[in-house]
Amino acid sequence: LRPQLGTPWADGTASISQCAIDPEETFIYEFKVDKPGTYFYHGHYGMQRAAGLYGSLIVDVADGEKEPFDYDGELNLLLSDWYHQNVQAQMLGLSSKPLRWIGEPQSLLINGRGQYNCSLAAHLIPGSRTCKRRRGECEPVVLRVLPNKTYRLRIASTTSLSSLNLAIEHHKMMVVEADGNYVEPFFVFDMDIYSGESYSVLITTDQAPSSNYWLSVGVRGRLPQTQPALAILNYQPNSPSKLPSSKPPIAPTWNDYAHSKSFSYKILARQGTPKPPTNPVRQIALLNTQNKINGCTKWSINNISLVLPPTPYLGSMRYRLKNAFDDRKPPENFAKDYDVMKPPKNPSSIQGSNVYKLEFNSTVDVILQNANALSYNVSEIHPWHLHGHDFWVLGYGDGRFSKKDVTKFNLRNPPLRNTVVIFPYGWTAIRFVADNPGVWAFHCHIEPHLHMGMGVVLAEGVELVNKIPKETLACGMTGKMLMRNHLP
Ligand SMILES: O=C1O[C@H]([C@@H](O)CO)C(O)=C1O
Repeated sequence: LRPQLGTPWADGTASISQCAIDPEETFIYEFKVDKPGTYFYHGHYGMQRAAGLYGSLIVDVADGEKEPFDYDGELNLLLSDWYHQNVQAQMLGLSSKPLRWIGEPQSLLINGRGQYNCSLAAHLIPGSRTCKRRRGECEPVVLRVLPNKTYRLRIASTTSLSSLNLAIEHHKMMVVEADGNYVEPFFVFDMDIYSGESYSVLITTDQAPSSNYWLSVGVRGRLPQTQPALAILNYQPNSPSKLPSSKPPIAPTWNDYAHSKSFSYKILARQGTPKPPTNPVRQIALLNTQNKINGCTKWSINNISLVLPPTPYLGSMRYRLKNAFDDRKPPENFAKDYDVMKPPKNPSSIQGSNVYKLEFNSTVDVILQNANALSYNVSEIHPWHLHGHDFWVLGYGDGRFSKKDVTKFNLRNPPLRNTVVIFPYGWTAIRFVADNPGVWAFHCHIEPHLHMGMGVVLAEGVELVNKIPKETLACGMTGKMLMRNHLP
């Protein structure tokens, strides 16, 4: 339950757990991979993930151990989205007054590959009306399988913006893993995947062996303007270029949230998963709102929009440096009369460092409360990702969270995860134990939203952290501290 236990400086979050790695520098991440599962890694500075800095990280079970399910082979799908505009220009637009929103991505990608109708963009390519692309570049990813076998599909999403839905023509999927935790198996014909999440599903290749089949990934939660990404489930020995006889499966309507909720609600812990402690000592409610600061559009948590300091928290807190960040205690709650169904009455907000100090080893509940954005009748999906911990998902609800909703929490088999979604106008309740010494980001995994301030920082047991590698401290005030200590 404690990723990066004992190595909080190897978590990779610039300004939180370490200094950003400068151009041409090398930084070696050393940490213990103590839990088998489907994961991925990515840059956590600016919007480098959207620029393509990511990859899969699959942890196998230790020698002599067994997964609680059987399969004959495995396939790995890392899903992402792709913009033609470079991320510096995207970030500039997002920080501009007025906001220049990035819009929808031009493609969805499966293992870095996607489809794009280049002729649509011909007018954008100087001096050319033709579409220049290398042969094969836009071909669907081929997933080679044998008939009548069971395959484990590992699926993760590192999208910048898009929420996704995945389906395979004629093949039902048995969901068995979520974010590196085994779940009680259940069958679906399509599944939602939010940025930051990972799953394993088992499929059986029991369809007519003379055909190939489409796997399709489409957009959810935002009006789709991006064509689905396609892969081909290629039954051997058919040629991979033998096109499936029917059309690719179509994602459910983008705003069919009942469909998305029914999928999320089905995810429950597999028997034998650790259960949550019953008595939280603290409940923090985090209201997610879209706001304005000096004419710029931001996202705020309890009316504070996250900005990160030049000196990473892990170092400045461990060495008790003064004035390294604004350490005012952020609010634990939001106004009783705040109407989550309407745009904010007073949209103006402030910036801050949003550091929640947690008592070491204490059990904490967080209620993530969604609300209306700046425009009427708009509330978006936000997948929240917690570093340094798995948490139990205790429940979801529509509208504003009320005290009596606590009685409906699932304490029997809540799933353990590290990413969970808040649905439009809804709330999601999670519980975790603050038992991992370090400073941890907790944020919306939609990269432009994090860039616009949608996150908080959790600090626990920082005094217990020892031997922070100097390479993680060589910037800001900890950089100065290192120089003072080493100059004659
Ligand atoms: O953060 C966002 O900004 C835009 C829109 O709200 C303002 O243009 C959008 O769709 C977001 O998700």
